[in-house]
Amino acid sequence: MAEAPKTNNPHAHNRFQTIRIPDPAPRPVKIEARDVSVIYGSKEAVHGISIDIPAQAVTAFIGPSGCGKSTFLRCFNRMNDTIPGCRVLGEIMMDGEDLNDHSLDVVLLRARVGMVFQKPNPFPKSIYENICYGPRIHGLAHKKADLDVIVERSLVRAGLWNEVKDRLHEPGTGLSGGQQQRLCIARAIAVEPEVILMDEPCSALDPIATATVEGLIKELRENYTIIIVTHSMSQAQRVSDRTAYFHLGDLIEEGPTSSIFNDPQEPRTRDYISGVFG
Ligand SMILES: Nc1ncnc2c1ncn2[C@@H]1O[C@H](COP(=O)(O)OP(=O)(O)OP(=O)(O)O)[C@@H](O)[C@H]1O
Repeated sequence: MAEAPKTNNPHAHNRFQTIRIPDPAPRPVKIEARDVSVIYGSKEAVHGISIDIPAQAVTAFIGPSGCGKSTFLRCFNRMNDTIPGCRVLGEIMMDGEDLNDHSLDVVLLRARVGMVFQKPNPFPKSIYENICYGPRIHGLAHKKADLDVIVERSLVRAGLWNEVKDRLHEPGTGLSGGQQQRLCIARAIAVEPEVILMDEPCSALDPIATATVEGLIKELRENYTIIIVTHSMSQAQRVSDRTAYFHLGDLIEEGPTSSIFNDPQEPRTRDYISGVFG
């Protein structure tokens, strides 16, 4: 049964009703996505998805390769704008503000909604400069003393301070992969974002570095709204509060992570988490 479109997205032709399992205690909502479709040229990759993203919690997007997880994730900070021929329809509201509004400053939006990518991508600059670049261009601080405070605070929050405090002026690219990824997280939080998007942030890391980053994600949820795309179902279970299961561009089922993994309602969710396909 199709859900009635709530926006003017003519592509919101949901082929069935997403199964939604509420949290036992309701959480405040940070982002509301309604009837969001993403089209590359003439190919629709995401079909009229609606979901509420809870504040100060971790939401995991899971599903087989090519089901649209990353494409949908990029809608939350308008990164799809950078892809020629890509169109986003529907509505995404963050704290009541329309993120697709043409008058919105996307540079500011990307500071409010930071992103950590699959492959750590520090700037070819010092550890110190990696962190203070954002605060400087966004006018959060200019004086060295203020920047020093931001650099230390961000590296402490990212769990990296003790490892790098004596080498702040060495290149960020000289760190290990796991340290580089924590540097990228520190860089994202240096501009005081509200939301952090993580697109398979541990896929290039070894198990020890992965455990460190996962511990960090759990701590960061106290202050930030986090959305993580992951291929690791054990990672989704370890770090997330809610999980959304995608299949061929549709959102099949979303709910508390324990419900999705222990008592999935939809056969496709059940098959995926039990490893029938992926
Ligand atoms: N820049 C692009 N141009 C055209 N098509 C794209 C582009 N990026 C993604 N797609 C297509 O959109 C669909 C969804 O891709 P997306 O990368 O969002 O899936 P995903 O679930 O994140 O996959 P994976 O888990 O493999 O990263 C796929 O069919 C993909 O080929």
